[in-house]
Order: sequence, then C-alpha cells, then structure tokens
Amino acid sequence: MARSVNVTVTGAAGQIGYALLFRIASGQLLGQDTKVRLRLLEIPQAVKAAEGTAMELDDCAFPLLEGIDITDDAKTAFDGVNVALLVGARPRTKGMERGDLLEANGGIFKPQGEAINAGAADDVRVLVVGNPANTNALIAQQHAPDVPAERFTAMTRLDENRAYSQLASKLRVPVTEIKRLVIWGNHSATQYPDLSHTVVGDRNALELVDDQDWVENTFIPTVAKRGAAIIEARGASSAASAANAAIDHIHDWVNGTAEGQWASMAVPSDGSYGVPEGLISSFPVTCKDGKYEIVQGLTISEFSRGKIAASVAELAEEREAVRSLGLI
Ligand SMILES: NC(=O)c1ccc[n+]([C@@H]2O[C@H](COP(=O)([O-])OP(=O)(O)OC[C@H]3O[C@@H](n4cnc5c(N)ncnc54)[C@H](O)[C@@H]3O)[C@@H](O)[C@H]2O)c1
Ligand SMILES: O=C(O)C[C@H](O)C(=O)O
Repeated sequence: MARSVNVTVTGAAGQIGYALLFRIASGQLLGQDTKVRLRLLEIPQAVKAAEGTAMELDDCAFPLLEGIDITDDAKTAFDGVNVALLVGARPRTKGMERGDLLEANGGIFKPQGEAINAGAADDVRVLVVGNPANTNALIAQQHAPDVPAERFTAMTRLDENRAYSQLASKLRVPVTEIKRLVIWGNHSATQYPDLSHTVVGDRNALELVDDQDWVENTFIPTVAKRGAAIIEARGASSAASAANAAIDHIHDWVNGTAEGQWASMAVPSDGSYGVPEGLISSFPVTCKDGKYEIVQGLTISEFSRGKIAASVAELAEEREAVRSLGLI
C-alpha cells in the first residue's frame, strides 16, 4: 500500500505556490508510490485565493492526492507535518531596509518554527524558500529546539540549476553530461557557484572551459545575479523555476542523489570547510536513506576560499542582525 505524507506549503496562494502545488499533488515531489495530504497556510486575506487553487487541484483528480486543508493558523498547518515547504515571506518593498525585512520575516518564521516544534512528525524535513532564505531557516530552526537542527534547510538548488544551464550552454553539451557543480554560501549575490570539482563527461569543467576570465566575470555574476535579471525581465521574481528547484531539493533529500552526483543544499554547518558552526550555508551534499551528508575532503583553491569566506561573512552578518533584533 502507498504510504501517505503530510506536506505543508506556506504562501500557498503566491506565485511559487501556484507553480508548486500541482507538481506535488501529481507525485513529482515524493514519487509515484507516495500519497500526499496537502496543508496550505496563508495569511487571512489570501485564504480565499488558496481555496481557489484547492478547487483547481480537485479538478485535476490527482490519484495520489488524499486531501487538502487550508488554514491561516500555523499550529494547524504544521500539525503532523512530514515535509514543510516554507515559501511565504515578506518581500522587500520600497523604502524598506534590510533590517526591516529581517524583522518582518522574523515575525513569520519565529511562530512557524514554534509551530513545527510543537506539532511536526518525528521525521519532519523543512525547506525554506522565502527570502532571505538561509537566515529565515535559521530563525525557524532556533525556535524549534526539539527538532534535530539538521532538518532545517534553505534552497540554493535554483542557483545550482541556473549554473548547470549556463555551463552547458558555454560548452555546448547537454546538462546531463555535467556533474558535481556546487553552490557555496548564501542564496544572494555573494553566493559562489564553484566549477572546481565539476566534471563534464570524464573531464574537469575548469580545464574544459579554460577561460578564468569567463568564470570570474561572466559565469559567477550571471548565476549570482540571475534572480535580479528575472525580476527585471518578468516584472516578478522567478516562480516556476523556484518551484522546480524546491521539488528537486526535497526529491533528492528523500529519495537520494544519483550515484556519483552531488546536490547543493543550504544546511546547518558542522564547521566543515571553515564555515562557522550553525550558520545555514550552502554545501555540496550527497543524500541516501532520507539523510544528507556534506561532501568531505575537497581541496579548496585560494580563489574558492576567498569566495566562500565572503558569502559566509554575509551570513554571519545576517545572523548578528537577527540576534540584535532579538529574533533568535
Ligand atoms: N530561494 C530561492 O531560490 C527563491 C527563488 C525565488 C523566490 N524566492 C522567494 O520566495 C518567496 C515567495 O515568492 P513568491 O513569488 O511566491 O511570492 P508571492 O508574493 O507571489 O507569494 C507569497 C505568498 O506568501 C504569503 N504569505 C505572506 N506571509 C505569510 C505567512 N505568515 N504565512 C503564510 N503565507 C504568507 C502571501 O500572502 C503570498 O500569497 C519570496 O520571498 C521570494 O523572494 C526564493
Ligand atoms: O533574487 C530574488 O530576489 C528572487 C529569488 O531569490 C531568485 O533567486 O530568483
């Protein structure tokens, strides 16, 4: 008999929610052997819109979808949750400083962390998508002391997917030829997309590219600023590609990474590669039996070390900012 999993999606009436829910319900998140019960969390003003999306989900008659609950109460939304996708967040609006944004999001991720702590299932896995994703994940995690810290993760898979695509186009190879492309650090413009360990077929990507100027001045900034480029072009931030990356992140975590392949996940640092313990920073990981492990023993060049350190310094600043606001 198919197992049944409770999946909670916050910000369910938003753009990413709309691109995500149908894919979860069709089995792309957890596989065709897993039934899904959806819990949609929204703010009161958006509950009606979430109900509209639920009507459309009903109208798809998905065989794996067992039910949909819609609520504006975090405790109800996270009761018994196995997979929590924290998408809803307060976007930056005109005149808002970074501190204001962190404070507004603290008001969202603190109670959600508390609700996860109070009611989540023992095997709960949390992915934070809402920005600033790494620090929002840290806030939620700090308010869920009874949940193992490593269950709180943030999304850098969209950055990874963007980087695969840029490299494939530069080398004119299919993305399937490429493996082990790593995003380090924060999901922000300081992130470091790293080709040092990437293989294309059986060749090293940096050797194949053979153009450090392209790596430093085209590849890295294109990937790191892609979010802003999408906003500029669409007039709204990436939605379907973000939903796609969330599916990839959870799918790999639950079902495992392919043999010889890595995934980028922002996870609580255990001190690996000099990243201060506890910061939720992106690393290369492998996943097996529902658990991830940070890939160990990589040789880090001086260039890479500087890039990783810069992004990690930004994460440490964000942690200090939320500390000084009393959010953690
Ligand atoms: N990590 C990534 O790679 C990545 C990529 C793209 C977007 N994002 C971020 O994802 C977030 C969502 O993007 P979107 O395009 O769907 O935004 P959106 O504005 O379309 O939707 C956000 C939804 O969240 C809801 N919401 C706000 N506060 C909430 C709360 N306390 N509880 C539940 N729901 C709440 C809103 O009502 C809204 O429906 C943004 O923060 C965006 O910056 C992250
Ligand atoms: O960059 C943004 O603000 C949106 C999002 O995080 C993205 O990477 O597309």
